[in-house]
Amino acid sequence: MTGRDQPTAPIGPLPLSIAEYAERARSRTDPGVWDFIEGGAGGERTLAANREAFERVRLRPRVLTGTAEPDLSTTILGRRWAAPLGVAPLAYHTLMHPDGEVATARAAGAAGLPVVVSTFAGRSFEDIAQATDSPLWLQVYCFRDRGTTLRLIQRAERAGFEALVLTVDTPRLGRRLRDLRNEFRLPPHITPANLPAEGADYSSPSAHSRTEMDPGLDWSVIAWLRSASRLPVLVKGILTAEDAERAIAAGVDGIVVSNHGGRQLDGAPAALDALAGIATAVRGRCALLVDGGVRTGADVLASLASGADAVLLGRPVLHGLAVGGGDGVRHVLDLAVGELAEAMSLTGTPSAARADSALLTAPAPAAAPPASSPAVPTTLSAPAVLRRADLHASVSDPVLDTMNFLNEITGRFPDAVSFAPGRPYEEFFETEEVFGHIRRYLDHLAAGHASPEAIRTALYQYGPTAGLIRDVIADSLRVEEGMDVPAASIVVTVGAQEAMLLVLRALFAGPQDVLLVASPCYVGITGAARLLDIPVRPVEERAGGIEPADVETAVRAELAAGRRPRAFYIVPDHSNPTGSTMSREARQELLDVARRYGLLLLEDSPYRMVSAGRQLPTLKALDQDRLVVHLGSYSKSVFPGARVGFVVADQIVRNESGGESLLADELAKIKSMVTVNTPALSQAAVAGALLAVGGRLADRNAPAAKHYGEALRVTLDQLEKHFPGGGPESPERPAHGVRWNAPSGGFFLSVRVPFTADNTALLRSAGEHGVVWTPMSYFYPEAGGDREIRLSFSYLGHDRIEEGIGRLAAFIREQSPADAG
Ligand SMILES: Cc1cc2nc3c(=O)[nH]c(=O)nc-3n(C[C@H](O)[C@H](O)[C@H](O)COP(=O)(O)O)c2cc1C
Repeated sequence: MTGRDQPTAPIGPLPLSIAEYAERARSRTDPGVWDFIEGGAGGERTLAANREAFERVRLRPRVLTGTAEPDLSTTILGRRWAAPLGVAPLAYHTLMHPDGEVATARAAGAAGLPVVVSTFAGRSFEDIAQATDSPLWLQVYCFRDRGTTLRLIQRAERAGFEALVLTVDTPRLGRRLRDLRNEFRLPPHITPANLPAEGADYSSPSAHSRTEMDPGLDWSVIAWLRSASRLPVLVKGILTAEDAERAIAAGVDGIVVSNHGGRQLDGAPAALDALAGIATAVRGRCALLVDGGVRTGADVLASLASGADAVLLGRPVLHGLAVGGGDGVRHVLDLAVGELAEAMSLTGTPSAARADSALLTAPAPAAAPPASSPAVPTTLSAPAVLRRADLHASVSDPVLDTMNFLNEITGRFPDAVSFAPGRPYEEFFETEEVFGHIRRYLDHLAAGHASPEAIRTALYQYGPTAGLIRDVIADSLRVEEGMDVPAASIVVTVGAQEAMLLVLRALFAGPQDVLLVASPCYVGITGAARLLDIPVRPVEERAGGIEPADVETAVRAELAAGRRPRAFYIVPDHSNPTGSTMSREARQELLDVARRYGLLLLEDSPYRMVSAGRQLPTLKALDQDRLVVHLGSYSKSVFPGARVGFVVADQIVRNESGGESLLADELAKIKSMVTVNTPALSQAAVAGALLAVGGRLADRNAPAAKHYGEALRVTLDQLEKHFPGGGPESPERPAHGVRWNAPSGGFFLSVRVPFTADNTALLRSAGEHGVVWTPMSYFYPEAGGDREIRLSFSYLGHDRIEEGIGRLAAFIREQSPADAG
């Protein structure tokens, strides 16, 4: 023990503020230890800035607000905290009291508040966990030896810790002059209780950090953490909006805005000053916490008003420990919480969630960014140059580039045979036919007693947002799909892509909502989720397609991590990209899983009406409980130039006062701000095509379905000719190492090749062999599919397929290692 007095000696009259705790703690602590705790890096400018930023804040008192009992409680990562306040990770609480982190956790637990436990905790995770029921998170420093880090994480997980907080601002420890001057060494009995005792000298924190910590971490460490643990991951030490965007793009569950209490980069901004810009960038997409300089309840409120969901308290916790052990910590926390309640009441803030920037007076001049700040330009010089880093992160996401890249390659090599586009075969389109379709729809309106003026309006004016032709679509779904849904539950959209965007926007309310997708997966849905900052979790498809049990496992994992699996996206028939089809039993089981967990199913099935043979019922037709939102497209079954799709959303939406609407009504509201309405001419053309066949598209498309079936057969025959024994029915792995599946319909199949099929390989294939395909890795939301390609055969005539598979075979053989078998 390095405190001067008995740490739990009577503490006299209770300090009235956290500042008084600091004063008392100082008199009880060894000066070297005190400097270690209190000091910052360099000239301690950032350390001072943390406090100065709070000193500048002025809160706006509001009167007669009726706020008697403000609600301080806060939910973070699915767990309720009694107040938006937790304990920051601090090394070696045992420096201040032998009970160390155990005393801290007991005090925080009694106050209903969480603790972030440092990698360098002085007490074991198991003992700490025994002391509290409140959430414990592990602060992770990543060691050069990942095995050490992994074992630390696994130990914390076993002890019941609920999240990982990766500290990202310490590739090396800051130059702390006080420690250098004091030649600070930890007393011999102060050691990290959860790290290996042998082989490491922990006595000098800076020397230890230099030799043991990984100084070269990059963003890939997030994926590594995800692979190491199922716990949610936060990053601590973010100070710029750019890094916050990167963190979100890397899939973190939370961000701690922090300059490490001024202990790292001297000259970095105050945490509070950095917070507002980061909160604007984050826009609620993940949990946002802040630490650094928080010393009063008003500081907590100012942090919430600047966009934080919660704050972490650092040094004051150690002061409480030094003064009164666990009791001291409890009192420090009570002071902060009590002052917060008081500040909320005096500003008329009814709940922590309602704290916003209206609580703050305009920032004092010192807080304003300098005029030359590049991050917030006030004017743009001509020509305007925008930094990509300032744009929404989705524009830098490779998913949004996949289509462009394929189009570019197809354009660059016009003579290549392209197995890339999922387009319908053009020989079935008749230019004149489209006029007949429109005429037929107008006659249909007239037959329904629409006046010539009403028909003119329907065609020429803005139309109803939910669509003109909902009744025609509803009739078609009833006669053809056995899907008995009211026209009011349908919204006609600009392709199924718009339907995806509307549905995702409506259903996903906050960062806790997660979209599950079959993986590999159509990029339209993952791209739309990316635009809307919706986290996506893959459910791996097996050889026979999606297993409902795997969906259930994924749902449970998300629930356990405090997230809400909101919906599962699937193409059950002849899927894009693999061509797989779910069995009838699997459909039923998937509906059972959805019912058990309140999971919505987003069913997308554009290929069934252009596939030969009897189709299985859609999930929507089997759905008795309105669990399925059905996304429809006429791009394959009528023609893609119309860009007409639709969504069936018959789910009931109930508001607080008990009033009800359909999900379709809510989608129409969103659509009114996206495309206003789907073009009437396009709707008329599609409706005319439906009316021509009494709504039975399968009849209309029988010749096309036959053509696609034959194209599939030719593709499979050609593959077999060039790579005998590679089909799904051959049990042996053939020597050439090429395998493929044999879908029952649709536009696609998947081929496994014995080399990495990436963009470089694709360029070589297009340039040197004149054949284009799609790397399957495009369709994996996370890693996967590196040695697979997607072949689309729908757009090509049989002779082009033969030619193309011949070229593909030559390319594959050239690429394959000699020992491919
Ligand atoms: C003595 C001490 C030890 C710390 N140890 C750690 C640590 O192990 N891991 C970490 O991420 N941050 C550590 N920090 C930084 C804190 O988590 C936090 O960012 C900072 O203390 C907040 O500022 P405040 O002390 O002004 O409240 C430490 C800070 C201090 C003062």
